[in-house]
This record gives sequence, structure tokens and C-alpha cells, in this order.
Amino acid sequence: MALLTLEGISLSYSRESNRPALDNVSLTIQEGEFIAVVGPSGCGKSSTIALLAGLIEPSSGTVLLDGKPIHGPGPDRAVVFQDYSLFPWMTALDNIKFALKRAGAAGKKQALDYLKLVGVADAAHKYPGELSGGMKQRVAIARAFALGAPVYLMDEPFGAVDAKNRIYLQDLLLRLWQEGGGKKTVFLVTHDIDEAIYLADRIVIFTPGPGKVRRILEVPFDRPRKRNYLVHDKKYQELRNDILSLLQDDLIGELAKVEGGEGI
Ligand SMILES: Nc1ncnc2c1ncn2[C@@H]1O[C@H](COP(=O)(O)OP(=O)(O)OP(=O)(O)O)[C@@H](O)[C@H]1O
Repeated sequence: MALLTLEGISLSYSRESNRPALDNVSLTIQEGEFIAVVGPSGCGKSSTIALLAGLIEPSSGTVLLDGKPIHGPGPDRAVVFQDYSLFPWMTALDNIKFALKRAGAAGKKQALDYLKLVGVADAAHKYPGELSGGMKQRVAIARAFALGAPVYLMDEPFGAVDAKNRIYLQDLLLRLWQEGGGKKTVFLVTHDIDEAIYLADRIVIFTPGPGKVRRILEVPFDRPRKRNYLVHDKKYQELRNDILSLLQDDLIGELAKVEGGEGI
């Protein structure tokens, strides 16, 4: 049985709107999968995360976790956003301690171990406002994994960090996911095609809004993947080009509609 299922999901934020955010999206995700989602701005990627997190309900269709409908947030799903994933009134250490407590495990030592793991133990007593973007995201990822949730919903978690930190955080995420022994499932929204290929088992491509699943592509590379070799692989370049041309075709189609007076 699939771990996460979106079944015929449509979503309109307001009854007056004639342009839904999502239109009949169906998707099944198996336990242990690493899924990346790409698509143009406004195609409903964050809305899909919000549905899976239980922060909003669909206008029609069902969202299932382990076969049961999702009707709200729960400790079984950790969410990491591009920013503001941490409690700003708690130090880095207390943010992790809070997550451990929720997971039924407490302890300063364990919390410090998590901070060490992500390389920010020195900043344990700093508040999020005193940390750089990259450091904040390291703590946010540590906090998500300290929760011990089986599902990780990540909305452009590395979008605001510099290239060096991004590489570090991608590898850290892979390591934590793999340490789950096939039991951790990641649903990652990204604008970065290379990131999607490097990290994911499957890449879901959305159409421009109203979002539909345009295509699902398998990533044909064994793990562990080596960045430097991967980019020179012919299959890598083909996959990258496929994704780019799918996104470009959609964009050109949208522009043609606007030029034709249809409007978006
Ligand atoms: N809270 C909201 N109220 C009303 N409309 C919303 C709300 N959140 C999103 N939308 C609309 O729903 C559509 C999908 O937005 P969403 O943020 O899910 O897209 P996205 O693919 O994540 O975009 P981006 O890549 O730019 O972050 C957009 O048209 C957006 O304006």
C-alpha cells in the first residue's frame, strides 16, 4: 500500500475563483521514496505540501497517509520551509529539545548531538535571528529529523542558502534520509533541476497553474551518487534536458495564451 496518496485532488482557495490552484492531481508515494517536485511558479507545489501537511483541505479528492485521510497536521509529518521553520523565541538547542520532547525523547545531550551532526553545535545558544540562513536551515533539518517522523515535507528548503551550504545541506539530507533504512519518505519541492536529479528517486513535474501532474520521471542512477561524475553522464544530460523542455513547452504555451488574450 502507498504511504502517501493524492487522489483526484482539486483545490480552490476561494469559491469565486475560476482558476483553481490544483486540478485533479493524483499521485502515490511509497514508503522510503525520495520524491522531488518541480514546476513553474504558482503551479501549486506549496499548496500540495500544505495539503500533505494537513494545513489545508482539498476542495475535492482525498489525501491519504497510510490509507487514512489526512485532516490536520501530525507528528508523523515534519515540515521544513524555505525559512521560518524554527521557533524564533527559542535558541537552536531549545528548538531541537522541543522536537525531541515531542518525539518522546528528551535530553540536552541528544539535542547537542543533533546540532553537532549538522555542524552548528557552536551556535547552540543562539536564537534563529542571530543565525545565518544556512545555519538556520541546518538547525531546521536537524529539528525535522529529531522529530523522528516517517514523512518529511520540504518546501524549497535550500532556496535561500548559498551554493556551498546548499551542497552541504543536500548531502546532509541524503544522509539522514538513508539512515532511516528505507523508512523515511521525503517530498521535496525545488526550483533546482540538478538538485532534483541528485536527490530524488522520482521527479514529479507540474503544469503551470492550475497545477496538474505533467509527467513523472524516474531518476535512473544508483546510490550513492557522485555529483562530479553524474553531471558528465549522458543519461544525466538527457534527463535534465527532458525536464527543461517540459517546463519550457508549458511556459511557451502559457505565454501564447496570454498573447492570445486568454489571460492567466
Ligand atoms: N493562501 C492563499 N490564498 C489564495 N490563493 C493562494 C494562497 N496560496 C496560494 N494561492 C494561489 O494558489 C496558486 C498556487 O500557489 P502555490 O504557492 O501553491 O504555488 P507554487 O508552485 O508553490 O509557487 P512558487 O513556486 O512561486 O512558490 C497560486 O495561484 C497562488 O496565488
